[in-house]
Amino acid sequence: MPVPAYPEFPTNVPTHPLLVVDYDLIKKGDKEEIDVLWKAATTLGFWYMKNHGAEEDVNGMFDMGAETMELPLEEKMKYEQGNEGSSFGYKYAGANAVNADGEPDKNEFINIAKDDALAWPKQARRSYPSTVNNRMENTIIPFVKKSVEINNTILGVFNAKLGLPEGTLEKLHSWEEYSGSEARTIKAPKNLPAGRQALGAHTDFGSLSFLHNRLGGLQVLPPGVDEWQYVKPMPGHAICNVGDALALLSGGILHSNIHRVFPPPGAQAGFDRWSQVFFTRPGNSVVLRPLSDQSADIAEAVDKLTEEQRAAMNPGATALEWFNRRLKNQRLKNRKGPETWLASRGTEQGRV
Ligand SMILES: O=C(O)CCC(=O)C(=O)O
Ligand SMILES: [Fe+2]
Repeated sequence: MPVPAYPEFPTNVPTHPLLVVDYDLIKKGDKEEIDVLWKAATTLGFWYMKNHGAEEDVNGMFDMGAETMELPLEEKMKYEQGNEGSSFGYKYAGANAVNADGEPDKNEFINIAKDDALAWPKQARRSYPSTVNNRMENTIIPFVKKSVEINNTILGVFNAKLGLPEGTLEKLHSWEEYSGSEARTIKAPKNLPAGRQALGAHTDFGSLSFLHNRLGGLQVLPPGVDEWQYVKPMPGHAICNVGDALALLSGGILHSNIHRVFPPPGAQAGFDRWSQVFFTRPGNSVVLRPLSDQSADIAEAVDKLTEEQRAAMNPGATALEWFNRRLKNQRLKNRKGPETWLASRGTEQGRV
């Protein structure tokens, strides 16, 4: 896809600054850089990450996304994710609610399971459009492998910082067990009316998200703040964030923050908005609960919670059940009323 010369993010729009983490230094075990990552992950739960080495793979994924979204809707619908709580495949714009009123979203997704990329040329979870199959070897597998490696490195850092026995988080996010881990390419159409949400407010369902934006639109509602603020895309910097699964496993030490997508600000609104994400999620059978029995720090964090908070930390669900419930109740086809939206909520409960 020839990348258009996008207009600059406007200077008069308030943005939320994120800490910048240098992945190269993290990989080398640099203590100061690890402290920056830890600070980001335990406060806002979002950070910029540079020197990750995935830029070229991300551009390839955007090409794959453009080729896929150009297919006739009828062709894409053969691969639609459906209403049963599975995410893999195509999602048409308007399939999900963005709020309790049932306002439809504006994003198309193509979601490719990590398990399918790793099993290729065998099929593990589902089939995909030809535009995906054609780029599996040269584009998707390299992007998935690199993203898994990066997110696993970060999990290793968190594992040590949380005082967990070595390899604990790695085992809960194994290569072998099927999981909800997936690559997602997102397209929101240009010229959406200002104030129209492309993607509703949510916390991410899994453990870690590795996101690449070219245009603005992503907004966060920082803890203790009542105003949504844009996160400005920075060339060469991924936007990374903690999801619900890690928040629960860590007893709330790691923070999964609420975010949403609005139309890009200023002159950027006149362009289609593309995002590329890789979501690392725990193995399907992993029970989401604080790992207090394996870490004194997590046990201590849980001790400080109120009864209500502690109950919310123990939803009595596996990663697969948590994921299915949230997805299913976002789908407008499953909507009965505002209670369906409420049933789709995760650790962001109470904020919107
Ligand atoms: O498009 C974006 O910038 C964010 C997408 C997102 O939050 C998601 O897919 O979970
Ligand atoms: Fe998200």
